[in-house]
Amino acid sequence: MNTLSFFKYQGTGNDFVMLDDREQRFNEADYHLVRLLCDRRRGIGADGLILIRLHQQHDFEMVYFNADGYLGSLCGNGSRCAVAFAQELGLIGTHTIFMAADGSHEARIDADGTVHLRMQDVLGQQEVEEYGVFLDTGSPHLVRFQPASTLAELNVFAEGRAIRYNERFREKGTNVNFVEGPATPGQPWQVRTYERGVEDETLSCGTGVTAVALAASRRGATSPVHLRTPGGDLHVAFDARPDGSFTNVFLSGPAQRVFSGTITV
Ligand SMILES: N[C@@H](CCC[C@H](N)C(=O)O)C(=O)O
Repeated sequence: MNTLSFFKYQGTGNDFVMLDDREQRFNEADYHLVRLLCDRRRGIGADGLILIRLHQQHDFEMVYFNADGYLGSLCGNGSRCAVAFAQELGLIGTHTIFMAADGSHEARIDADGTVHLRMQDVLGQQEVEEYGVFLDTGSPHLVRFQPASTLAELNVFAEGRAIRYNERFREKGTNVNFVEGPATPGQPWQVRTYERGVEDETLSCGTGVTAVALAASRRGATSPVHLRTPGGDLHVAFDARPDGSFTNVFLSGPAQRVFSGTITV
């Protein structure tokens, strides 16, 4: 039996177990352990697990696992939480450049705790498909625009799962975002997300709302886009280029420590 110290963070309800792994003791291949730590009944409970490690060129590296136990692609909300955790560990001040699954990211923390995360540029045209708009914001995302007043009642688990496991996406999987546009100008875009790797609806997805904001810009949304998830509000700023790509993409929102403790595993 081992005792593991952990921290628990959340960003708009997307929650993460955080481990200070600067001594690089955690075995990345131990998916049973990651699953156990993320288990809401037998473990700590989270949508994912993040290791904070030292990096030779950057302030730190974040290694992200989905709750299924496997290494994931970029996690936007998790990155914002990792930045807040790195500040708590004394690794950074209010500005950082760190390494994540899709390369290096810059981030800034405001006095009120809002974390602004620079995403990678999204190059090329969005792919409009039978199922919706598909784009990669560090993780793969399908964006499906819903008719007015249908999002609240939608069975996101069933509909998202059916798309994630259909013939088009089964092999690599995709996250699926269901979106309702503002009823009146100035109101937020509403988003609910089925997450690959969690294999359920989560309260919020950072790379997901980023994908939604970029797709919504083709439907009249202007930067910064205000998005409302079941777990809270996020903002996405960007420059849309004439060739269909997006640069200077920033995801902004809160990231909070919930509790810390030890667990025997
Ligand atoms: N919740 C995350 C998304 C994490 C990645 C995703 N589950 C995947 O591996 O596809 C976010 O906030 O971006």
